[in-house]
Amino acid sequence: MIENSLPEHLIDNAGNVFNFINSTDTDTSCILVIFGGTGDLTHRKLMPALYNLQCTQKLPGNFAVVAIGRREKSNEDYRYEVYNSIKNFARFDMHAKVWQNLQQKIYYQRFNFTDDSGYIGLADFLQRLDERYQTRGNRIFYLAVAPEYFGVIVEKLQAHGMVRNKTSWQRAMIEKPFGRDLSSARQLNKKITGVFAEKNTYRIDHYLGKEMLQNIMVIRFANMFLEPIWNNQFIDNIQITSCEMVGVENRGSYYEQAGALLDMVQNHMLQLLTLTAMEPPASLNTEAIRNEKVKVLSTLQEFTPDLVQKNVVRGQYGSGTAQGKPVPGYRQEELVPPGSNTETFVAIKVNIENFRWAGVPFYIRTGKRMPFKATQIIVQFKSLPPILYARLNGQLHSNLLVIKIQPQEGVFFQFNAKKPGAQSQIVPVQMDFCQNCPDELNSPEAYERLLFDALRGDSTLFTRWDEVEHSWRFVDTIAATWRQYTPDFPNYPAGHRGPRAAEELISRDGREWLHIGKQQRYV
Ligand SMILES: NC(=O)C1=CN([C@@H]2O[C@H](COP(=O)(O)OP(=O)(O)OC[C@H]3O[C@@H](n4cnc5c(N)ncnc54)[C@H](OP(=O)(O)O)[C@@H]3O)[C@@H](O)[C@H]2O)C=CC1
Ligand SMILES: O=C1O[C@H](COP(=O)(O)O)[C@@H](O)[C@H](O)[C@H]1O
Repeated sequence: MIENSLPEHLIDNAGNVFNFINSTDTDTSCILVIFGGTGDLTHRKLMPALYNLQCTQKLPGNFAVVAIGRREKSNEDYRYEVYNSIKNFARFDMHAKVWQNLQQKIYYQRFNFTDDSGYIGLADFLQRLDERYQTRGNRIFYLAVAPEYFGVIVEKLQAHGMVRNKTSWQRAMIEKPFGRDLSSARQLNKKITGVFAEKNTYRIDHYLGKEMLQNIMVIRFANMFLEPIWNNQFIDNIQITSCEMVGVENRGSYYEQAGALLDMVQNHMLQLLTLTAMEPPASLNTEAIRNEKVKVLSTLQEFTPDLVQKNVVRGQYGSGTAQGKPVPGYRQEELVPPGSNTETFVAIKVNIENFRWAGVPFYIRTGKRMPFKATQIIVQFKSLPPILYARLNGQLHSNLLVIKIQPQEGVFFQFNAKKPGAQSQIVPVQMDFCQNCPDELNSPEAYERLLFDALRGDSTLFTRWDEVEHSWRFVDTIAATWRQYTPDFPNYPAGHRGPRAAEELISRDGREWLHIGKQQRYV
């Protein structure tokens, strides 16, 4: 937990927090209905996010939460569990008055998602809460459930008259994975958009809620020294890495259906890529931004089976170490079959076929049980002509611009300078901006921002259907090729940087994977 106390003087006796954030004039009054209210996501992410929003006065005054699960429990039991989750996972310390204010608006309902009588009871209960909290029929239905329930829940919400009420708004927030391939995603989308209009469908990619992802556009389009050189004339290659030290943990049964390709590449990695590569939108309007992102996805080089073999590497961790301790291989993890061929690592070289990026490879890599946790976008610039400092060529390092997404958030820039005191020695030096270093900004969590935006009706940080469709098209070709071959797994030990083939993928182009580590030099 990141601790951060709320100054006492900002809280009144009723537990309201002084409003130091600009409020919007949209009608945000509503009931948030969470399907999957007893699940891991709700406890670890959603409830702490609501508490953080309450602390920063971003929750509407007229507001209530109804959490739905299968387990029997009273409102009091449920509130107690939520209290513990907030204590463990919220970025603000637990403050009694703020909690008191929030907890009295949280309710628990028990029913099976497939059971019509549950929805009849829910519709009635929500109406009663509308009267108590003046929430005017507005709803956010958050589907924090396994994907097989997405369709049935939205259909039953419609059948029981809880959607498309003309005098109020209803929105659906839908967790990933959105389908398991293009065809199943299309079927799911048809079901959902048959009930919720596209503008009321909030498909979640939680990476879009991360502070530094929102910063990518600002860094690119608000800086004169960057935008003119953000293209193939000046950039040699771009590396997008998202590595984790953790293994699959207790999510083996889900992960077996996904693997790193569906779990990370289809969504988070491609979102990082589109924000890095997109053209400046005509305005900051939601659709203008989404249009530019879709253009990038539609210009991704189309993979053939041959190209997949050449430009895509998959890996699976075997036993090894994590933070100095021995850990099992993926095939020995809970709920993973011993002969599993599911990938826990993917590296891809991809080209974007447009005027800005022709000839600039984008190297993408993501994996579990890597030696470090880091999400970074590294832009490696081209070298200057070897004229003035030709003699010192070996000493000249590439200019690097690194957008550090997590765990450290910031921007790092590496350039060459004369070594102080030396006659003719050139050394790489760094400028490093960190926005979440200790005692500085306590950045909002991704889910906090996403819930806040859904309340305000702003869908910019959610994925539009055509983005999802293009992403599936891209990964489907890879998955189809992989199905034709049996991989030689495991091919990297836990705690290493992935399989040897990933090194070869980049080294055959005369490049190497870069990572900006704690010592602030690329390693
Ligand atoms: N956990 C995470 O960190 C992340 C999760 N996600 C996505 O979020 C979604 C939820 O994940 P997670 O919270 O981990 O899942 P869990 O398995 O922890 O929770 C599932 C929830 O659904 C409820 N549920 C399941 N079946 C039924 C049913 N038939 N009727 C009523 N309730 C039911 C469970 O209730 P009960 O327990 O009472 O039976 C529980 O509240 C998934 O789509 C996942 O992919 C996405 C990103 C991260
Ligand atoms: O969506 C997912 O993301 C997490 C990584 O998220 P982060 O915010 O910690 O970078 C990943 O562990 C998980 O497998 C995946 O489902």
